[in-house]
Amino acid sequence: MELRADRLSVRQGVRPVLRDVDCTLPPGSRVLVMGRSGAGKTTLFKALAGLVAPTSGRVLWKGGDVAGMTPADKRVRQAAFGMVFQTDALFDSMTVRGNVLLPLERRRVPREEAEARADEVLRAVGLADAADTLPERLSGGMRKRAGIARALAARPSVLLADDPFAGLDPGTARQVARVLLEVAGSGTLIVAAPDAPPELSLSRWLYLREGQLVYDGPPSPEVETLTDEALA
Ligand SMILES: Nc1ncnc2c1ncn2[C@@H]1O[C@H](COP(=O)(O)OP(=O)(O)OP(=O)(O)O)[C@@H](O)[C@H]1O
Repeated sequence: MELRADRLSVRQGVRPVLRDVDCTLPPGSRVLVMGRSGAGKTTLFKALAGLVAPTSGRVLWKGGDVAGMTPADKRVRQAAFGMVFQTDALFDSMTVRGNVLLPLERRRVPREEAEARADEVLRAVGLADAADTLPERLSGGMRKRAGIARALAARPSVLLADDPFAGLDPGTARQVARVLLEVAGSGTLIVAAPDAPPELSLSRWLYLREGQLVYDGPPSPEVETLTDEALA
């Protein structure tokens, strides 16, 4: 199930945020999207997930243009994407399990199956014991893992994690990295971060500079050490 950006451009008002981004991500891709704050990483994620419409260009999923999909196909597509947001976006009034169940309820997964799945993902991220806790009582790392569990409960084929290590100490970041790799399984994993996280090695690097994709290739220390000017 290939995901492709084809001359993808997104504007916010008059400001170009993504400019002619081309990339093809085969199933099972392990991708790190790097770039400075404001380079367009989150917008790229949202566009790939179908949450932001391209101003021009296309996002193709299994060869089909997302823009031309019927509402029913759009729902199927949406279900194939899981997003771990920069801020964990958990509802503080619900328990951790309640938060994880929410997307499953929205997808009308039968209650018994939904509960079994929620317990399974909470075990996978090491939060089985915190299932009945309110998110406000969790540490930052636990909240992050709860956000991953929620994204995973719907069994996405593409998992997008936006800056999942921000604010975590190295030990917790390593734990979150291990969980991301383990639970992404054979699906595609795309992680955004300002720099290459030492905790997580991903086989393909994309580097965004002011909305343009200026590097797409294997991990290379040069990408990190080059200044933005040198990458131009
Ligand atoms: N809804 C919006 N309305 C207006 N401007 C926006 C909107 N979303 C993003 N932008 C602008 O687009 C640019 C890219 O933002 P984006 O969040 O994609 O960058 P980023 O690389 O993820 O940055 P960060 O690492 O700080 O999250 C920024 O200048 C931002 O201000």
